[in-house]
Amino acid sequence: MATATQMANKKKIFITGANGLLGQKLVSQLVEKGDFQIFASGKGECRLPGEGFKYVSLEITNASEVEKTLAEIKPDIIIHGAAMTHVDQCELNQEACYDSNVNATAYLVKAAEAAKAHFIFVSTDFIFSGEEGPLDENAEAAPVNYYGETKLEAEQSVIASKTKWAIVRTVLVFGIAHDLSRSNIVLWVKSSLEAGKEIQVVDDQFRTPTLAEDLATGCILIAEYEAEGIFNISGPDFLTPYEMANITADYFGLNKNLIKRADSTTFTQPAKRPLKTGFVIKKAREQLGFEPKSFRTAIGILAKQIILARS
Ligand SMILES: NC(=O)C1=CN([C@@H]2O[C@H](COP(=O)(O)OP(=O)(O)OC[C@H]3O[C@@H](n4cnc5c(N)ncnc54)[C@H](OP(=O)(O)O)[C@@H]3O)[C@@H](O)[C@H]2O)C=CC1
Ligand SMILES: Cc1cn([C@H]2C[C@H](O)[C@@H](COP(=O)(O)OP(=O)(O)O[C@H]3O[C@@H](C)C(=O)[C@@H](O)[C@H]3O)O2)c(=O)[nH]c1=O
Repeated sequence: MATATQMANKKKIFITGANGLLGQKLVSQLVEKGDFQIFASGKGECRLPGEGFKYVSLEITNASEVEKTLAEIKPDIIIHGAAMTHVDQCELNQEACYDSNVNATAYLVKAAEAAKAHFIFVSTDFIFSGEEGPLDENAEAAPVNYYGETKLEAEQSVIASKTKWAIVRTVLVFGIAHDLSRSNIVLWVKSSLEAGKEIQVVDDQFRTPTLAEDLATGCILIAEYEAEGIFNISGPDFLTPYEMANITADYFGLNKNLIKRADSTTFTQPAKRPLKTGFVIKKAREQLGFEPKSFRTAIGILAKQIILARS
């Protein structure tokens, strides 16, 4: 255990969205590493297991609360992952989405400038049109849903900031964590098939699905390297949800006959999804040594965590 003096000499890292899927993985990896004083912030009560961090309840849409909290802590690094991430809810409740995804990011950027903090913003493939993929960091953004519009506008406020910044773009994050506000594709496929439920899964959308642990590792590499600019941090495999569902069913020995092939004309959601995204991760591999797990290996990691969580 670090002494008070040792702890006081460590850089302070402030995580938003700490109760969420990425947030929980970030905090657990940072605690494991022991290199930072960790401030984990979330909406309301702490839902994070374990210790080794200070939890800060913070409603990031409250400008004065953000300013006051960050002025007190004066972090050296902020990893901003908090967002309204339910894409269909964002389409249907655009005011709340704008507040959480755009206004809150602007408040945090301002606080980062005051603290002279390295601001690391987590963004998405949904800023792109889906006309083509996989995409590198220079691709032109053209969102096709409101969530994507808000994340692009948030990126622009980060890029215009006067503090050191990095943008981490990722894709279709999956994993298991405590008390999550939403599910993700692997858990949804697994639980549907285990319940004997037939599912319609699209085969004309393309993604590079990302294990939440790998996304957290990528964000931490950027913090450690004090890297600046835009980085694609995603899984290495370019797959359709239909392929992901079949790989998941194969791994867990579930009934693949329940997986019915669909496409975006037959399977529609309130918010349009970009058809072809997915990321080229060459820059992160070369500059950060980022090396994500294959989708199959990632599912194996998830399976072990599920067994551990049950024991
Ligand atoms: N999941 C994915 O497939 C992808 C995610 N991303 C991006 O990665 C980041 C992390 O995503 P992920 O971990 O999956 O998302 P989660 O929804 O699991 O976590 C987001 C967290 O942000 C918190 N939050 C939302 N609004 C506020 C607010 N107003 N004040 C305080 N906290 C708030 C949520 O709180 P609560 O839990 O209480 O609701 C939640 O814990 C997001 O920025 C997302 O846009 C990018 C590409 C893909
Ligand atoms: C629920 C469902 C999804 N799908 C497909 C559509 C989509 O391509 C994929 C995932 O669908 P979901 O609606 O669960 O996830 P979705 O909202 O598309 O996930 C997005 O989340 C936000 C936060 C992001 O930033 C994006 O990168 C992306 O990961 O699975 C089906 O084919 N059938 C279904 O019944």
